[in-house]
Amino acid sequence: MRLPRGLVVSCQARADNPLHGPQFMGAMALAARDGGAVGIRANGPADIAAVKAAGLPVIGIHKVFSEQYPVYITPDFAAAEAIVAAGAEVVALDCTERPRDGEPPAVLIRRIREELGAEVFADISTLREGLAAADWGAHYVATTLSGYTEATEPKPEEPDLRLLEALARKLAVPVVAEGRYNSPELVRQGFEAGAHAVVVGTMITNPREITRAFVKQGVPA
Ligand SMILES: CC(=O)N[C@H](C=O)[C@@H](O)[C@H](O)[C@H](O)COP(=O)(O)O
Repeated sequence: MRLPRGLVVSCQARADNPLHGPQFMGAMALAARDGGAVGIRANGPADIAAVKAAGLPVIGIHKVFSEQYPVYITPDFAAAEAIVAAGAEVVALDCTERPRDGEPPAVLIRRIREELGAEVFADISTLREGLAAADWGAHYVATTLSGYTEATEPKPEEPDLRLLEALARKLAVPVVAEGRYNSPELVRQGFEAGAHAVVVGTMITNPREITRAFVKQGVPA
């Protein structure tokens, strides 16, 4: 198992974010490492190559958006291949039941394991999807997409601790908590509910959203 138990920091910034770019994400990864993170999640070959400098295991994703299909997290084998070439030891991909172009998750999981020699991290939104992904050979199952699929909308403020707990009870593979773990207390609850690792993004690496939260909750109207 390449991903140790502990906190994983997701270092991602889209094109509209002032911190977009490998230079910033590389620095975020170093800061996360110095703060005690055991792994980094990053998007796209350029950012993945940059975050490798922190020397931690990298969960790589490759977001590819399509007009026709809702699946965008590492939607096909070519996307997985590109991020492994950039240095990701673990490939995360959408393993929801949503419609998609090309090969289904069962085939992608097998090919990533066999042809790329990487570990597979299944981003799911429901218990059924999580059980299926583990059956197909995923090394980790994560709650990343709970709240972001038709089956699980509307998105709550809180993380989906119930799904995490149910997965941890049923699965032999490590279960990872991801999505809206916005405070140390919620991270603690994630581990208590059975998580092997907890992934935190926005509240550590997105100063724009952190500022928004301070303004929304702390500044008088
Ligand atoms: C749904 C989706 O596309 N989630 C993405 C997956 O990589 C990221 O945008 C999230 O920031 C990440 O999952 C961490 O979650 P949070 O930022 O809530 O700590």
